[in-house]
Amino acid sequence: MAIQRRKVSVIGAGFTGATTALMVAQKELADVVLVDIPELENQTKGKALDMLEASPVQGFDAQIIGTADYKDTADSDIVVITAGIARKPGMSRDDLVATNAKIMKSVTKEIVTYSPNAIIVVLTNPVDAMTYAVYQASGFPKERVIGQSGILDTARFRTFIAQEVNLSVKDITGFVLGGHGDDMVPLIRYSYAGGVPLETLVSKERLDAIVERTRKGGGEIVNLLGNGSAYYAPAASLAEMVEAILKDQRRVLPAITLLEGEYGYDGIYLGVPTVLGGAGLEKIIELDLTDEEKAALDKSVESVKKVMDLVD
Ligand SMILES: NC(=O)c1ccc[n+]([C@@H]2O[C@H](COP(=O)([O-])OP(=O)(O)OC[C@H]3O[C@@H](n4cnc5c(N)ncnc54)[C@H](O)[C@@H]3O)[C@@H](O)[C@H]2O)c1
Ligand SMILES: O=C(O)C[C@H](O)C(=O)O
Repeated sequence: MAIQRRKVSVIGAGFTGATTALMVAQKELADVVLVDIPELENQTKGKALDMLEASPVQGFDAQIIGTADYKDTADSDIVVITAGIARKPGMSRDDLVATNAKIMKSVTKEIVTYSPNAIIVVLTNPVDAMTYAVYQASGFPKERVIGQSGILDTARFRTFIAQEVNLSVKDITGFVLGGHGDDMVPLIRYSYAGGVPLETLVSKERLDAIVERTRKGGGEIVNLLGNGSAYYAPAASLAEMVEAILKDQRRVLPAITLLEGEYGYDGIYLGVPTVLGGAGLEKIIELDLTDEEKAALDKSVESVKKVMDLVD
């Protein structure tokens, strides 16, 4: 009898989608279905088969298939959406809104048809507004439609801090609030190295520079790559969310979620600290903010709202 495993479908088999599929399988979190458009069906099948053929070498048990047929995604536990266009040098994430909003609508229709009980995790940019678009198109409760940005933004911050203080990345913790744009809000007051407040270890001048680099972290990679955007760290971030949900870990992780009064905002999808577990979004964590932090968050919210209005 075939082993019954959990099922994760990844929509979009490009850089982020393919890398996420491989990471989810390598961690043996679930069987993976990788989906792309019919014109790319053979390439998608080829990528999936190539990944599967790595499994005996690396010793992981997971099925991976590539397809353009949503029937193959039926009854997924989680569907990750990476479908859509990525920005190129000189573009902002918001420039992608018109094209990607249409794609969100069409892929969400298929997801709802074949996996009505799935938890959807959105990566496609501009991700706050795209998560909102998927929420609207799906009719799912907000607990089952979340987006990824904060794990990635925090990972960038933790990487730069670890380099600065020459300590293990494992011991650096941080919080990044707000939209996934250049005015995101890294919260230094809530950031530590092994429990020691960062403000006592790093000068204000260097912290400011690291915050600025974190805010522009996506653009730094876009400019280096020249023809696409980051995918290893984004895929690792998605895999961490998938793991927290499938294993019902109740991890404290940042996620893009619908705020209904939290932090003083209503009806907006925004990155905040959450508890992720078997139900998807289990809880939103509200942090006390200083006036300065709240003003920075207000600015980020204004930017997100403008893009959400375009989706409406
Ligand atoms: N939120 C984040 O932190 C974050 C991080 C990295 C990338 N992104 C975003 O993720 C998206 C994907 O990035 P990428 O690097 O994988 O791009 P990519 O171009 O490598 O892959 C996108 C894939 O989506 C496919 N696609 C397009 N329309 C589709 C549809 N209707 N159905 C199924 N598949 C479809 C394309 O054929 C392509 O293979 C971009 O919008 C990018 O900006 C977000
Ligand atoms: O920067 C991008 O366009 C991709 C992604 O949002 C990132 O932060 O790497």
